[in-house]
Amino acid sequence: MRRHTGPDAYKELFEPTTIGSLQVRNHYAMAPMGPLGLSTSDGGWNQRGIEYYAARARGGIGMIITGVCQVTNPVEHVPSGMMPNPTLSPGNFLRTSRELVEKVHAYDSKIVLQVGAGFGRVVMKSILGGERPAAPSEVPYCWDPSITCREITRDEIHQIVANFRIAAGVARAAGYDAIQVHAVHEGYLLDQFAIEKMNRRTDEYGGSLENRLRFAREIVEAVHETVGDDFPVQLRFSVKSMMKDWNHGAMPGEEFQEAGRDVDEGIEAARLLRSYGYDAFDIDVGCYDSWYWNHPPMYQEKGLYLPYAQQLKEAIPDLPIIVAGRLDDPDLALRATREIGAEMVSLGRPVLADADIANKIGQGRLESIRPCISCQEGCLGRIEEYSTLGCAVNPEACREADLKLLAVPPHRRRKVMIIGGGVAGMEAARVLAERGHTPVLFEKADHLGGVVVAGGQPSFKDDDLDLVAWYEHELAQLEVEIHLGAEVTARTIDECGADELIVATGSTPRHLPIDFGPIPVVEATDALLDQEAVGQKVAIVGGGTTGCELALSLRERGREVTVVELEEGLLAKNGPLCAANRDMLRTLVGFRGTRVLTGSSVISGSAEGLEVRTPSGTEKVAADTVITATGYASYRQLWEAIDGSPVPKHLLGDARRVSNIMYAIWDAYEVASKI
Ligand SMILES: Cc1cc2nc3c(=O)[nH]c(=O)nc-3n(C[C@H](O)[C@H](O)[C@H](O)COP(=O)(O)O)c2cc1C
Ligand code: SF4
Repeated sequence: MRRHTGPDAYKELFEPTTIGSLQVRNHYAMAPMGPLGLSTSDGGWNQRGIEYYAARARGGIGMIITGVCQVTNPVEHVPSGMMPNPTLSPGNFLRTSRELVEKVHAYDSKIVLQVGAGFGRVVMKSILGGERPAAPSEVPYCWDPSITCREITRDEIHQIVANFRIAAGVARAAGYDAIQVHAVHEGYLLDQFAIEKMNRRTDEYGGSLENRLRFAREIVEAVHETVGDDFPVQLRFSVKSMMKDWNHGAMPGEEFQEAGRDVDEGIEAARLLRSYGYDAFDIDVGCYDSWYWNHPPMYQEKGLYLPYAQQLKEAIPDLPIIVAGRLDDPDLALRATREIGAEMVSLGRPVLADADIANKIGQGRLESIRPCISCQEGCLGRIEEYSTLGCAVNPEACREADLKLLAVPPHRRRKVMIIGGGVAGMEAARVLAERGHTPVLFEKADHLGGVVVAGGQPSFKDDDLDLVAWYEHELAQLEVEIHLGAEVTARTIDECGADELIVATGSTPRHLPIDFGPIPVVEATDALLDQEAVGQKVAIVGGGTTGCELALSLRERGREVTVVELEEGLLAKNGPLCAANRDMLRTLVGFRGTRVLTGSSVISGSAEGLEVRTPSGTEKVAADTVITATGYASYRQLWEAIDGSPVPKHLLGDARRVSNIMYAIWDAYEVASKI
């Protein structure tokens, strides 16, 4: 956030609040995020998990909600130890939880254990193996509709309810301040029971809304029976599903028929669930068939759940709610609390990106917040692969316990010359300076940021520009010597007299040997930087991330846009790692009115436009500008020129391997933290 505020601007967000029966020191909660890789093999919290949450409490969050801890095995052949599980070895969960709870309480923060009944038809493909997922009914498996789920039995339901009793007992004994049931939410197992389309049962768990909510009711009743009525039980709750059909969500602003739960049913469900004993609702919208709503990429608005929070609060004013969803801007948090009356605002990915975000907001230091860029590469994308949770822009997220920055003893301090001021070069300079080395940064352009500056031009990529601004701010605070407009030669390197060299010279665009005739051709990076200069009818050659984002941005500026892509689909290669981002971008391009020709190649160009070979013949594409977005190649000229230099050297970022912001930052952190 490139904004300065005084320390009092957001004072009211830091006043004490109450959520249900729980008193909290301020209005900031940490949203639950799947704690993959944060557990011991028998389902307790490992040291990484404990330090990860403690760091967020230390960073000013008033109430931590842990990521979901299942009380079942996701699928039988997978060892459950990948995620904490209070029922697998309750004694061990209790022991490790006590340490976690004590640390969080030391900062006067509360900690809520989120407990889930399992994934049902949305269990990750990476762990499914040959099993059939168990869902309320025989409905299509979310990630492969050719697989039909098996119907979960009544005995299995009763076993899950019994497991919640164990979990609640352990949670209370460990000192958690509440539990949160991961229930009518996001299309997980309990939500599949609640949504009519996914629940075709004819027993007491299917049919009427009351029947479909029976499973969630039995859980809250069992919890209260076990641990008493005074132990708060929150509910994760999606007000609306945003689902058009199996695997098809709605685009923002789209008129559509809701196939899951609409807002009216959401309000009715909230009334019932509250009467069953849930005392606070942690809300969002979406389900896995529309998962760019519950896991919003940068193409979604900030504060996207606020209109739904408002409708729920208007219908049930005394319902205590927590609301999440791209709320890192404290002005939006104020809107949530002041105008909508939300008791708490929760931050998920923004606290992965910056553990100290709440304190920084409280102190009015917005410019020092490391922004989440909603890329989902390091967090959700990693979870999809069943890897440890992390963050693209913060390599220390979830590694607080084992990756502390080590100060360098004075006799080992090095002068390190860094060539290239993109994110890789800037991250290397930041980490080296933090550790006590002396980095000197040289950048050919007259500004820092490299390709991220061009990539950040579309309106929905503002956070990328904030990331560059954050690096500039950090490097200034650390007094890093920076030379802009500096073309580095072998002589500059000699003159610098560095002990080590880092080369992070980035990449250059690839050019395909296509003859576009008389039509002006602009490279994607240049087009992004000067979108007003491109013509009215634009043909973009290349449907990767850059081509698709450029298409969206040019449509926003009223241009007629066609994307021509050789592969059979957009984003077929090198698209976003996280499928929620990929699916949304791919769908949004067509939805916003871009013509898309896939499996197609340009034959020739003339004054009228392009002739394109498509799978069904040839097509004319009217175009007064062609933009090439055909990928990038590592730029290593300097690296090769200094091959013989005896100075120890490292090749980083796109110059080593063209990839994404995450790998540029992670690689730089890894190398710079070991020099
Ligand atoms: C990596 C990741 C894991 C998540 N896991 C959970 C979870 O375990 N339980 C849950 O209720 N929500 C989960 N969510 C949803 C978040 O709680 C939150 O609603 C969402 O990320 C939007 O908020 P944000 O923009 O502040 O991140 C997860 C989100 C992410 C990014
Ligand atoms: S990986 Fe991307 S989306 Fe996830 S927290 Fe980090 S910056 Fe945000």
